[in-house]
Amino acid sequence: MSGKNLRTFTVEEVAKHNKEGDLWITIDSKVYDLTRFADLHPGGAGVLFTDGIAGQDATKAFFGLHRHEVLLKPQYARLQIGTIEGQEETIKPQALDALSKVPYAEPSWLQEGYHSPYYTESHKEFQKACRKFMVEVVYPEALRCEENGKRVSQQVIDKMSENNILAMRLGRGKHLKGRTLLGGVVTPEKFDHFHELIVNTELSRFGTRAFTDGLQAGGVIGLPPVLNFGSPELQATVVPEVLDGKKYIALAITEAFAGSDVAGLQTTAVREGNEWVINGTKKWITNGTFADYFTVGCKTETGFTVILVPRSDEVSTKPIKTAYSSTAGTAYVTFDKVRVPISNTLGKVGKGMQVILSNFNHERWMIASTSLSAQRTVVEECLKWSNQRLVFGKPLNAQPVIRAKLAAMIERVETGQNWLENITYQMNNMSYAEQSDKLAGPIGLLKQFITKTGRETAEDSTQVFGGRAVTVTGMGKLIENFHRTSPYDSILGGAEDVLGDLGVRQAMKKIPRNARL
Ligand code: HEM
Repeated sequence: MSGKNLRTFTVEEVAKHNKEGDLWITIDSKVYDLTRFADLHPGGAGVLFTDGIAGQDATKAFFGLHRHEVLLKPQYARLQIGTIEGQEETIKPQALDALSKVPYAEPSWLQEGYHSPYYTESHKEFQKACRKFMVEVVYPEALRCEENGKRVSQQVIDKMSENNILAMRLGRGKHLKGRTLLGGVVTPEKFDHFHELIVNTELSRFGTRAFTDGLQAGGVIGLPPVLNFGSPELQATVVPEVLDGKKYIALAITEAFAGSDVAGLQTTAVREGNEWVINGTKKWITNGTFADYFTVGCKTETGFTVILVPRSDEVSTKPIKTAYSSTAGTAYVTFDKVRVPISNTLGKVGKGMQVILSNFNHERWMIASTSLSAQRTVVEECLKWSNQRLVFGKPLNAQPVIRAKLAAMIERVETGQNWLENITYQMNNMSYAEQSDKLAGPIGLLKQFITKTGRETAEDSTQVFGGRAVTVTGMGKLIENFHRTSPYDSILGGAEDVLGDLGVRQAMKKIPRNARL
């Protein structure tokens, strides 16, 4: 409460202001004058005049109904007129960039006194810088865009590009060369998949699922085929444009006709001289409404081919209204006799399946990491809520049924985390080709596990929060967002069941032919 002289009052003095036209209450030693606010109170005026509230210490009642952030908003913070003599504030708002002290709110390597074989001091320093950046630059934008449905502003993209956030989300490699990563906190040579995991984790903690996709997810999945399979000339123009946030790219594989069944796609590319002529439609294309380039899966004479298509008059994009915010830029894309040079082919003609399949591993690992981070936020929300919410005169977590749900949620997120870190460690120690061979199955299974458990946690947390979990604002807003959007993770990048099946089929292929019981 800056800029205002706060007075001190005794409990008895505050108690006298307990009626219409003269209403004070105390919350955690702070005295608020609600006289004029009462009629504007979103929860109604009546509740403020009840016994135990008007003129009284309403701390318990308040935190059973509101998030702490309500008191921090300037329009409400200015209702404070003083403090109670001899009392001190005990419920301190946590700095947004600080590590949470709530058990399981952070992965164990970030919790005091815990150890990890994977993370070094470099990762710790990187995590700190990354959280600060995300909280200061990305979080306010996330809240805005998730609500108004607009694409991420160029201003935020510019700041992200300055720090090479998108470049880091593509993993280690030549594209990082000469780039300053997050103000230089790690060098491109030292950057590894655990740093990348940290970036993914930090940008998906805010309960703003669509925004996570709007934040250049198209680049994370659409640019690697250019980087790994594009001609040197194509790479020289497209890669810097996208990494520097000047242009946007989207991966355009899925169609209304086929999704996980990549072989069933119907978009065609026919060769005419030195050009491809492309016809077809693509559906659910993330960032498609504002993409400048599309990495397109096409049927060609000799099989499946991936081609980079720049936006032109022959490419049209229409927003698709999905269950999450339009900030993700989900589009229906039509290619109508689009002509692009043959040199825009990514990989070999007819060998597109290899391009797409190797790209899928990284995409699925990325979704597993962002999805798990969102799941962990939900665990923290449930632990806090069940501790501060009073039911039948006791905290909600006094109910064994609630504790059983919390146990299940914690077990799921910790299992996912441990498996994810193991796979990340394998990625760190394998070449791209080895990863394609050895990790396609495990990553498929991991993603299936994390998204399936994510939806179980979405259900459990909805029961813990009750009506608030189906309310877009207020106490349960993060639960509502997770419950509504967790199916995305189980669909995007390959449907859950298909991925489970892929994992098992890969394992079946590798069973030694002479293995017998
Ligand atoms: C400084 C004091 C207070 C402020 C600034 C305040 C502000 C708000 C706001 C902004 C909301 C909308 C929901 C949200 O954003 O969370 C709300 C809802 C509500 N408030 Fe307050 N409030 C205050 C004190 C109280 C107290 C002492 C009670 C005690 C009974 C109360 C009861 C409610 C109820 C019942 C709701 C509706 C909650 C729901 O629908 O889940 N408020 N209040």
